[in-house]
Amino acid sequence: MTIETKYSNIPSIDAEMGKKVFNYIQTLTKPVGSLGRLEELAVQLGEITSNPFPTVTPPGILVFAADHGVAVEGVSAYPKEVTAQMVLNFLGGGAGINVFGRQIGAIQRVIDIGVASDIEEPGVIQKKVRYGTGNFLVEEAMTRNEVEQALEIGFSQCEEVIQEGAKCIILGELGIGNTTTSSAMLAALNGVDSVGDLIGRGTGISDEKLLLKQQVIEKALAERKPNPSDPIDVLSKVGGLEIAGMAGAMLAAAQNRVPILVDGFISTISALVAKAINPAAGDYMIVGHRSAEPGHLLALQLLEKQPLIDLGMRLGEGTGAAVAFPILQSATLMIKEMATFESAGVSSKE
Ligand SMILES: O=C(O)c1ccc[n+]([C@@H]2O[C@H](COP(=O)([O-])O)[C@@H](O)[C@H]2O)c1
Ligand SMILES: Cc1cc2nc[nH]c2cc1C
Repeated sequence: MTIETKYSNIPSIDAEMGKKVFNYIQTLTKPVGSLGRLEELAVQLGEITSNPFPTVTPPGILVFAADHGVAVEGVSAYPKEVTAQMVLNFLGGGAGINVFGRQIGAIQRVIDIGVASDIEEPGVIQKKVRYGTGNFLVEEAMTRNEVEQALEIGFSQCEEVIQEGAKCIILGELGIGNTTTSSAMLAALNGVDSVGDLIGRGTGISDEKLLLKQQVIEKALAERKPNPSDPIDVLSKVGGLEIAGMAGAMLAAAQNRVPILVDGFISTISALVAKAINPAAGDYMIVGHRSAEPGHLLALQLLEKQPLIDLGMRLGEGTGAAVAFPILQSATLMIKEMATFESAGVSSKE
């Protein structure tokens, strides 16, 4: 079975329900259109969930952790051990995403889909496909089969969280080096071989490392030659296990009519992969925030989405989406709790 067939089961969004929600919003006690983008979000949530009074609580946050072979080239500001250390920090509840996840009452899980060391701690979901990817400067990051395994893990992890009751899915990641991987993937998906505009400082690299990052990616693209029209080829040649896992999870959310709140740069690359596998997945996505990583702008243009907030954040883990989540909640509460002109006895427009 091809990947496209395996993930072909995404229903069309419910345009009729969107119209119903739109018409209902016109009856609420406010000047027409005065809640701006919240009104558009409410309509989109109606279309996604096929529910006239959609809900997004509780949200589910899945954080996928994996290492990147390319990190040995010195393209990150931090050592690669940080990936595993941050998984432990997450388990202790001290990562940024734990804080914002608690704030929004989220179901939270962390999945080891490819960390380069063994994590014995209870609490981590052990789904390691391999001990980190290969260094794509000198070899393919992983096999097609490993990409397919990672997609499937993401898919089933997301289905489990939906079974637990999650009504909106936030995907986060931990992976030292993954802005290099994401920039390489973005260039590959976009069919370009120079990456000056697509790279950034990730965790905060120096000018010298930034130049090295550009050279590493451009050389890797020339050597690996990923096929822009085959997302599995792009993932296997220059991709990451957590990026594949998040893409699989997004396909599951779309298949189950659950809205996806996309996070930053890395998460948006997963969104592009999910959309390349099944274009219908894009209709289930809302982008939470704009990351400070420069390549996010092009990634958002390719995804054809406008982020909800722009706070200069670049942490990853799903934090930007978690911080934006209350905006989605406001859109649903607007429909659920606002009075209508009729119920409140307010005169409507002349
Ligand atoms: O999500 C983003 O937009 C984002 C932007 C910059 C950095 N990050 C996080 O920082 C790590 C990758 O940065 P780097 O410099 O190691 O490639 C990885 O763990 C990401 O979660 C995340
Ligand atoms: C400390 C730290 C936390 C992170 N969370 C996501 N990426 C990260 C990278 C670093 C370096």
